[in-house]
Amino acid sequence: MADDNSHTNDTDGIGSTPGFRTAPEERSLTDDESSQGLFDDLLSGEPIFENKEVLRPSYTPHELPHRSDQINKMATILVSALRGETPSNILIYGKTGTGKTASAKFVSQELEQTSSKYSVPCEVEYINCEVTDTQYRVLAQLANKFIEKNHEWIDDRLDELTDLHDRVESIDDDRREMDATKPSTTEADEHQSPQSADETDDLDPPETNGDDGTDEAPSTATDSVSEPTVQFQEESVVSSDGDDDDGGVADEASGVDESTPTHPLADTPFDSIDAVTERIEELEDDRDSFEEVPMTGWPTDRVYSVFFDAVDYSERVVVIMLDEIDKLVEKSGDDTLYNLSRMNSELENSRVSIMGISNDLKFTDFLDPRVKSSLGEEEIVFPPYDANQLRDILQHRSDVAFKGDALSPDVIPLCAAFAAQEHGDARRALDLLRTAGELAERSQTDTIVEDHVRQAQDKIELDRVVEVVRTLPTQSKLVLFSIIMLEQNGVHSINTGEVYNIYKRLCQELDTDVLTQRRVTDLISELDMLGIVNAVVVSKGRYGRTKEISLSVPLEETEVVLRSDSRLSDIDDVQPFVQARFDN
Ligand SMILES: Nc1ncnc2c1ncn2[C@@H]1O[C@H](COP(=O)(O)OP(=O)(O)OP(=O)(O)O)[C@@H](O)[C@H]1O
Repeated sequence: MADDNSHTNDTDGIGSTPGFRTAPEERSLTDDESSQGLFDDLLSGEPIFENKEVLRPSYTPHELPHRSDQINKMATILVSALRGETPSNILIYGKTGTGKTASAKFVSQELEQTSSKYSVPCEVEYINCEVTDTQYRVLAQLANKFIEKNHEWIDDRLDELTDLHDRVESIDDDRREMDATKPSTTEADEHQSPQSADETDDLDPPETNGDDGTDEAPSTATDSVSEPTVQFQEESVVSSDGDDDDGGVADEASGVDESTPTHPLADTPFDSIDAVTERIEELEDDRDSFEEVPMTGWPTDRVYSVFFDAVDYSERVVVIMLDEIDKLVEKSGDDTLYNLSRMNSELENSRVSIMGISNDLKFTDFLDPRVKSSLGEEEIVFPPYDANQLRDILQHRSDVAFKGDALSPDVIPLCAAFAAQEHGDARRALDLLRTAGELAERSQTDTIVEDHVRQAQDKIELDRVVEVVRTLPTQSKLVLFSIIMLEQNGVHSINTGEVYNIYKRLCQELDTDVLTQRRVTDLISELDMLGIVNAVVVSKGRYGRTKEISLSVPLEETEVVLRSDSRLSDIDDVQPFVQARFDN
């Protein structure tokens, strides 16, 4: 790297390779010649998008049409957090893409902004339980979040207190210097103010912070050195601190010299520099006591207790937002929810409220009745969008996403209609619109037309199939492969027995366990539910009933995806015996 620079900067060329001595003009000429124009054609097309990001799932819209009822209901419940009360727990239900997460995040942002506006400590913690799906991980993530917040809070206080300490110290130094140079003045002053000394004797020491300020609770947002909970009168500081050695403010603030600026400790909960030092040490100890939780390895009750202490370190209302909460319950039961929901009875300073989001309406059936009733104190349902609502949503986004006349008039209605058929999924509608735009961009046209939407629909469907097939368990892949082989060999209306025969041979070929026919029948039903095969039960009269199976996805593409699994890539060898079987 350094060498390259030395070459290019080497004006006299000594010691440089000739190739590096190209003059700038020459260099650009060379670059132009070497470029194949790979990107030029693409760049030259008039871009369709103004801002593609607003169509991506990661974008949180500022406006959520057709969700004002749900948003208002959430806000009505959560407003108690701003009054320092515990909001009821909320369960949010609705099918995928109905705006649950977007609405909940929108409300949380508003809540946090209002809380900082009014200096009410209120925080929302978001956890995606699809990713964080065990009690340990949920608690560890929460614990570390609050430890981080506590550290930040402590660091801010330490900065303020250290600064205060330094200022007091420098004033004390000045005062000592003055004492040293003018001893008689001080003496005279002391005699001059007997009255103030009497007065100060009568004044109580600061009530709320004791004599050292150590119980200055770290608890409220207003609780800082700059905004103390206890307002000190200068005189009271004077009176409570007659001792010369402690560096207090008595002499300083005694009002002898009217031109003396306000002492730094005035208007703070501290009556002496020692009290400040003590508080600094205390905060440093607190800081050290918060040990970050590792992502594995501790007993869960230890993680819980660290989380508990970290949350309870200061007075605040915490809303824990558990998105995809059903995944957490499915993976690791309801222990997490049980522990979180009973926390409030033990917390001293803080309050915790849970907001669960799920697209599985039935997951509460698996909950302990106590957890179920506590969690479902308030329930908010997000119904699917209809085509008109989806149209509004798309219209809002497309105004920002696309260039002026990039959309032909039938595009948004068509995207909305397709997505409305898919259980009113706004995510699907936005995906369709974005993909249609990308396809139009790729074909270098200026306008997105209906055909782009239809192509986008096919592409998204294929992408979905690819993703579903790719992530199937191996046994299901083998069952699917058997069906594909039968179809490839011209067998239609395939029955379970035929699938099972091929499946067994594939298992032998690949040296894997062979499941029972009953289990294979279940796997076929699962593939049916995923929309990969179509299995209909038909009556064969006195021969009973049988399943007729056919493939619902494109054969070749699906086979390619299956073969991309290294275990299934050599299945070619099986082909002859499939043929042989049909000859029977
Ligand atoms: N009313 C709306 N206005 C604008 N955009 C919306 C609206 N509802 C949903 N969306 C958008 O649709 C997409 C999906 O929404 P969201 O993630 O909130 O759905 P969800 O109900 O939480 O789905 P899932 O259960 O799959 O997580 C997001 O990009 C979101 O911004």
